[in-house]
Amino acid sequence: MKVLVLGAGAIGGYFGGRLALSGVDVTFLVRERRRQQLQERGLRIESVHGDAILEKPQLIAAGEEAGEFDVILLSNKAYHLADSIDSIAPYVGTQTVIIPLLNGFAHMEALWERFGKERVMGGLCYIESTMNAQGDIVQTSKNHDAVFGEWEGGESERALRIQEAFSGIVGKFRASSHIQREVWHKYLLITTLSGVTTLMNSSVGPIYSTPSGLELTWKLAEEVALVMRSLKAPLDDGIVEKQMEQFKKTHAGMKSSMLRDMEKGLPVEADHLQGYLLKRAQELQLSTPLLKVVYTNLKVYEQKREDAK
Ligand SMILES: NC(=O)C1=CN([C@@H]2O[C@H](COP(=O)(O)OP(=O)(O)OC[C@H]3O[C@@H](n4cnc5c(N)ncnc54)[C@H](OP(=O)(O)O)[C@@H]3O)[C@@H](O)[C@H]2O)C=CC1
Ligand SMILES: CC(C)(CO)C(=O)C(=O)O
Repeated sequence: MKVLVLGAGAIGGYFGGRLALSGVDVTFLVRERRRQQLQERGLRIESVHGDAILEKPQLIAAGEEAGEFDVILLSNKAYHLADSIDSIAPYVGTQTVIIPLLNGFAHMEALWERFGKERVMGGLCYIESTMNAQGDIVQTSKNHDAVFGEWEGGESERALRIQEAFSGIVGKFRASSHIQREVWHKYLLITTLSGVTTLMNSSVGPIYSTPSGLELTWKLAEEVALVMRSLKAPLDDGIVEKQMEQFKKTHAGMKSSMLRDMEKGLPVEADHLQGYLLKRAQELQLSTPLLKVVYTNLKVYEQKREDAK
């Protein structure tokens, strides 16, 4: 199975690297600076599940000849989506399956519009991963699970084939019969988690250790769930309670990738995650004051980045 991974960053580098090391035929579609880095150092993974080096990753840049791929994993940030879509287009054939691993939902609409619903599966991942200054992937907690499946639900022969081909990985690729639900659950979790960690500039421990921190997190999750339910997202009953129980058990030092990006002064996915939902809430005339505070905090951060340029 021929696999293209767009981006070799925190999640693309991790999952793509693990897949290549398990024997899958993986090519990374990267930009010039990243290509040079990977050619010089190889793809290095530092992980709680064991370090690994892929000495010579197969690399291409956009536009280079490589034929069509069976599977394309998208691992860019949302603010690079338009360019990423253009970059993968030449490698998409009639049988290609595109699996986006981004947080959020809005990218699905853009992918459907460009490639058609049939070629795009739903996808997501649970992993805490970042890139260090040398471009190595640093993965720091227990989860390293990717999930994918047919958007309209149910099992499919092609999803099971991919699961089988990816089964040798350190980590997990799981085919889901309810990917819509799983994507929205993850979107709920990340909107809340990235929201409170960036607002309070803190890993989760100090947040859940103060009563008002926990209460505020809970209220934010309820606002987000209200918007999602109003959009007819298929959320489980009791999902907020369940996620809050998990939140309280998360290791204290856990940070969202958005907070890690903020700490490095990098762009954030504010419009894609919180902004998308706030806009829908306003259209639906729903009151979501905490979501608005979280989003405003992110926009202020973005403005300060602009001003500093
Ligand atoms: N990090 C984490 O722990 C988790 C992240 N996520 C989600 O996964 C997605 C990716 O995040 P993450 O891996 O952290 O992001 P990173 O910024 O670490 O990696 C994204 C990579 O995509 C590359 N890229 C962007 N556009 C292109 C393009 N047109 N062609 C080639 N490469 C491109 C970037 O390349 P370049 O270096 O050239 O800019 C970068 O290396 C986000 O939606 C995030 O919310 C989900 C779960 C956990
Ligand atoms: C919360 C977490 C780490 C779960 O995978 C995540 O998706 C992120 O920080 O982007």
